[in-house]
Amino acid sequence: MKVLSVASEIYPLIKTGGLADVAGALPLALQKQGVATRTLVPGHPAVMKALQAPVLSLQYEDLLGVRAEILEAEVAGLKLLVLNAPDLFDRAGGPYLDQNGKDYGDNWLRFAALSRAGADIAQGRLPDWQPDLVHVHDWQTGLVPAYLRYDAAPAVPSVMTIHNIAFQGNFGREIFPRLGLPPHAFDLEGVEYYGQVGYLKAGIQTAWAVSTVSPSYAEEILTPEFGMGLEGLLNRRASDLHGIVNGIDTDVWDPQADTSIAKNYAAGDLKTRPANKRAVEAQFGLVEDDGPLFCVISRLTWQKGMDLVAQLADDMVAQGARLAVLGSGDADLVGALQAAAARHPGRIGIAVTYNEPLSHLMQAGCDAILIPSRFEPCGLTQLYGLRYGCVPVVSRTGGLNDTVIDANPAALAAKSATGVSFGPVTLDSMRRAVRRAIRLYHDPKTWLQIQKQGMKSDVSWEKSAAIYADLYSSLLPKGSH
Ligand SMILES: Nc1ncnc2c1ncn2[C@@H]1O[C@H](COP(=O)(O)OP(=O)(O)O[C@H]2O[C@H](CO)[C@@H](O)[C@H](O)[C@H]2O)[C@@H](O)[C@H]1O
Repeated sequence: MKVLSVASEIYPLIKTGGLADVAGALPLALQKQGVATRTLVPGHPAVMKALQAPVLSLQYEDLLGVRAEILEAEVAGLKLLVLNAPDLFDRAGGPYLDQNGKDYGDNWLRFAALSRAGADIAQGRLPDWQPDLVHVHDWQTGLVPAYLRYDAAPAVPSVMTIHNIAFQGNFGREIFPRLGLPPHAFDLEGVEYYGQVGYLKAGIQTAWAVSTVSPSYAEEILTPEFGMGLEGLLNRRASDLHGIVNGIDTDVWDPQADTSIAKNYAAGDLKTRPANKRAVEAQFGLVEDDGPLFCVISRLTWQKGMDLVAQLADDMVAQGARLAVLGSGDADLVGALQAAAARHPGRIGIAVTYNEPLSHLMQAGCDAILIPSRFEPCGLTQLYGLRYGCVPVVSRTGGLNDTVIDANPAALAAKSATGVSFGPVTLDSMRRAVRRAIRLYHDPKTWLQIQKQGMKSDVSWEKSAAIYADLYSSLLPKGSH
């Protein structure tokens, strides 16, 4: 089976969050299921720089008004199709934001062009490759199934995956005439969303199947609390909605072979793990001690519950814990966490940056990772934590709920516990969870058991890749694959 995946970022070339990890890892896992994926990504500068001997496979004089080309190349085992359109993607800022952190004013055009190219490739515009199905990710690619719906071309099956429903890609209706869609597409049954053009809405409306990245979150988004306005449409599509939990690339995230950490170790033998703790302490200017070291590796946003971390910091220090924070995001939350670090030199350290190798070292060296998200479609950092023996302390929501087994008395007795979870997402309930984690830490036998059980969890892509492959097959004409 041949699948075209379309994504706005992909690990290891360009990453702002978990979407890139999934876009980079899923194709490799699908290979083992007999699915050959090619991934269409924008020609961001970091992507263009990584291409070696790219092959030109399609040229556009006019792709929604810009000159563009599709280049084919293989990078890190991934077969890429790169939309090289310098007017749209050769920018000094990030994939979505300029150097001042503001959305590019033409994001609607940048990702409509990506989607138009995706639809073209799905319909066989490349000289030598015709996919059976197209799989698109998040709002940036939501117009792909819409173009496929409204084009006068043979139907191509499509899957739309929601990684974060909070980002919907809604734009003023004045852009509609420039998208190259027929007038009747501006409709409740098409791309129209409360009088605007909604890219994510369009994808959910028009894709053959919709998925999100955990079973719990697939249920949650049917409710007003989590659906963020899209719950009505999602309920109408409930029979086509699938919750498939993310895996992680267990080769990239392997404490036995990771070159970004101070000392490698295996699940069966954690004796050398503390060398990584020393390295984290040094990196964050923390005092060396054997008390519990918590970490945060996250976008610093309200979604991720970072206001709660800032509020709990004093209590954590009073309980003898230390905290290392790696992340960037909302200025007020960054400020609150920096203030906490300033109040507790040597006990709390913060690095306001994006640093992939440091994130590996922290998973290898910290005792526990704090993830108090208010909503979490899947979450990857708890999966990395499980794999590295960095015990996840998580809110009971979305994928966090599906992947972490709380150390309650029954789970401890059954030796099945892999972390600590709490709900509702309030300061009080988080405080209780963190104190519980600290108590467990001071019972070394139990703590080691939790770490080892976590490290035994299957966080690989294997099971979920098989579920995606089944979903793809179910959309293809019977007997074709
Ligand atoms: N400062 C920093 N330095 C280095 N690395 C950093 C970092 N800040 C974050 N990261 C990394 O970025 C990734 C974040 O992934 P998450 O799944 O936690 O959240 P995100 O909200 O981006 O993803 C959305 O999509 C993913 C994928 O489906 C879902 O799991 C998730 O729930 C959903 O919100 C992780 O690999 C993490 O290690």
